[in-house]
Amino acid sequence: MANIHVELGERSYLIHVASNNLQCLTSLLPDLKQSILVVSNPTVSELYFSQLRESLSGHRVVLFNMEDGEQYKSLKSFESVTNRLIEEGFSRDCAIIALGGGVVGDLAGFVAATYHRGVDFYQIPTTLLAQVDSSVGGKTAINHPQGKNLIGAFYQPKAVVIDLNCLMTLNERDYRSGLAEIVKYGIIYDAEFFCWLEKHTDKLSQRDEQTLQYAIQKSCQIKAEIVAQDERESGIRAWLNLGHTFGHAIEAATEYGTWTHGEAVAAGTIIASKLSEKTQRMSSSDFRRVLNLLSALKLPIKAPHMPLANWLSYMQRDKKVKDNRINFVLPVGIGRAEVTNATTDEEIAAVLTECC
Ligand SMILES: NC(=O)c1ccc[n+]([C@@H]2O[C@H](COP(=O)([O-])OP(=O)(O)OC[C@H]3O[C@@H](n4cnc5c(N)ncnc54)[C@H](O)[C@@H]3O)[C@@H](O)[C@H]2O)c1
Ligand SMILES: O=C(O)C(=O)C[C@@H](O)[C@H](O)[C@H](O)COP(=O)(O)O
Ligand SMILES: [Zn+2]
Repeated sequence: MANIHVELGERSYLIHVASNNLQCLTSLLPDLKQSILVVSNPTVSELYFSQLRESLSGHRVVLFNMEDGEQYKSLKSFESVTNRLIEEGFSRDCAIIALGGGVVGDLAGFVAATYHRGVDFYQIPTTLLAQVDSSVGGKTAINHPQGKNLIGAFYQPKAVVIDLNCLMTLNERDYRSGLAEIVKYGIIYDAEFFCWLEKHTDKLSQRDEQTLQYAIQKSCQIKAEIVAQDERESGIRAWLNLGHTFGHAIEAATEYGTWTHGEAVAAGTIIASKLSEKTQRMSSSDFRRVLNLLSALKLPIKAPHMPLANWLSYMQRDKKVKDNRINFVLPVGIGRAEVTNATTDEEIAAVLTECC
């Protein structure tokens, strides 16, 4: 059992990481309100809702199942969850729990941020990606057909409860998608962790419990450290967006759900690393290490073909755009990154030709 502290003054909270945490919710969440809306989807609630309800037997627990899929991280789902809260008579004195992957977490968090101008919010992430990334740091959002996460709020959870057992029911593709965001932490922040990942690809693929426990704790620690320095992304937090400017363009262009978020981030990370290699920020041998690690984890290393104009038009809607210029997060070697707009359309076109 490990606790990671996210230091944000009065918005500070703990990330609890262990197997069987779903059975210990009342002791892990002593301040949990009496009335709770659990937002989940049919796939996840079928597997885990009864454990959760048992664990919270003294509370009024209402389940809202949204539809399963990235395309449902939408304004329509936002409206349906809000309608349910109103129909059930939930007041400000309630809590919302997200039980699911990043889609459920982002959507439920945005509802929590806005319902009665903000109610208590808890994350119980059930995918690897949500356990290492989306449940931590308070970015909540819904998608728009024109771009990913275009509508949202920074809204921190009161706590994050990670139960490693949930990962055993995840399908192969969604499991591997989470590995892409884990690799991201090594590239942007921790060269030693990157080496550790290189040495543990087999154990990670086998979902070895101890290996997973370490990878999840380390990822959460890195994210907590970055978020504590820059909660609202005015500086270093943008590094967590490595691969996302390209990745989000892939997800939006393929109408959400064809590529998983993690797959799009993996392909986007290769493009960003190629751009770093081309602009002498990363050596060719470090580029090969990034490529080899993502390939060893069976993540896509080629992005889909699309005309340059389409790439640019999606990327123009990235939240890091300033003064009409796209800002890219580029790795500087392995272990550090920087944000730059000093790239030309010719350089972008050249790397896209190589990486698609
Ligand atoms: N807020 C953030 O900081 C942040 C960070 C990274 C990603 N995200 C967002 O997260 C989303 C991607 O999250 P995701 O990869 O978890 O996808 P997801 O939420 O769509 O989950 C993937 C699939 O796994 C299923 N599932 C979930 N838990 C399961 C379990 N334990 N066993 C079996 N099946 C299970 C889901 O029903 C779904 O079909 C994207 O929308 C992305 O933008 C947000
Ligand atoms: O927490 C962050 O900050 C991140 O950027 C984490 C990303 O993995 C995540 O996909 C995030 O939702 C992207 O944010 P956005 O601001 O580009 O929508
Ligand atoms: Zn991401």
